[in-house]
Amino acid sequence: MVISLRAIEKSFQHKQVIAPLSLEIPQGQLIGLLGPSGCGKTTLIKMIMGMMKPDNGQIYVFNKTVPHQQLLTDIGYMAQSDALYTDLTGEENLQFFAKLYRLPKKERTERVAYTAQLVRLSDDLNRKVETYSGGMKRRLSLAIALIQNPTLLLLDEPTVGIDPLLKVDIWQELLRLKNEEQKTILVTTHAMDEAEKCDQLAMLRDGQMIAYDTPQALKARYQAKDFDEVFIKAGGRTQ
Ligand SMILES: Nc1ncnc2c1ncn2[C@@H]1O[C@H](COP(=O)(O)OP(=O)(O)OP(=O)(O)O)[C@@H](O)[C@H]1O
Repeated sequence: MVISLRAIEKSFQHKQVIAPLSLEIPQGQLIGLLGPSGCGKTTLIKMIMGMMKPDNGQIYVFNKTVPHQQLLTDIGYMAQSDALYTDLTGEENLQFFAKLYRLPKKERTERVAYTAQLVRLSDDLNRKVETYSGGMKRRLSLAIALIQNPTLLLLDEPTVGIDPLLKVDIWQELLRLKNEEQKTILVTTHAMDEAEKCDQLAMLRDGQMIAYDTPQALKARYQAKDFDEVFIKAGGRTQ
C-alpha cells in the first residue's frame, strides 16, 4: 500500500474533525476526496503529509510512519493556499525547490522546463510572482508539487481558479502520470467532472467516510445522476 490510514482521529478544541477513519490506497490509483467545506479533507491531507499529527491511530506512507525525512522527496504536496516566494520569479521559485530536493543541475533544468510547460508558465518564468494572477500562482504551486518527480501526489483543490481549458490539460497529465508512470494521486475536489475521472472516490462528512467506491459503482448503487445526489443518498445531508 502507498497510504495506510488506521483508525486515525483528530480534534481541534474538543471538536472532532476526523472520526476514526481507515483507508488503504494502493499504488497507481487516482483517489478523489469529496465532501462539503469543513468536512476534514485538508486536515486529512496534512496528516498524510506528516504536517499534522493525528490524536489517535497510525498513518503509514510507503510503509513508513509519517513524518519521515525519507518521504519528503517521495511526496509532492500542493496546499490549498499558495506558499510562494512572491519577490522571486517563477523560475527562481522552481529552482529553489529543485535545489532543496538536491536534484543534479541537468535534471533541475529539465524538471523546471517540464513542469513550467505542463502548467503553461514557460513564457512567464522570468516575471516576479507578485505580478502573477491568482490562477498563475496556483499553476506555479502545482509545478512545484511536481518538481522532484514524486511518486505520490497530494493535491488540495489543484484546479481552483484555473481556467477550463488548462484544467482539462492538467487532468490529462494527472491521468498520464498515473497510467504511464504509476504515480499515486490523492486529490480533493468539488468539481463533479473531476470526480468522474477518479478511480475511487472517498466521500467525507464530518470527518467520517460515508462512501468509498468507483464513481460508476457509487452512481449505480444510489441510482444517482451525479455525486451530489450520491452524497445525499449515502447519508451526507438530510433533506
Ligand atoms: N488548526 C486548526 N485549528 C482549529 N480548527 C481547525 C484547524 N484546522 C482545521 N480546523 C477545523 O477543522 C474542520 C475541518 O477543516 P478542513 O480544512 O480539514 O476542511 P475541508 O474539508 O478541507 O474544507 P474546505 O473544502 O473548505 O477546504 C473545520 O471545521 C475547520 O474549521
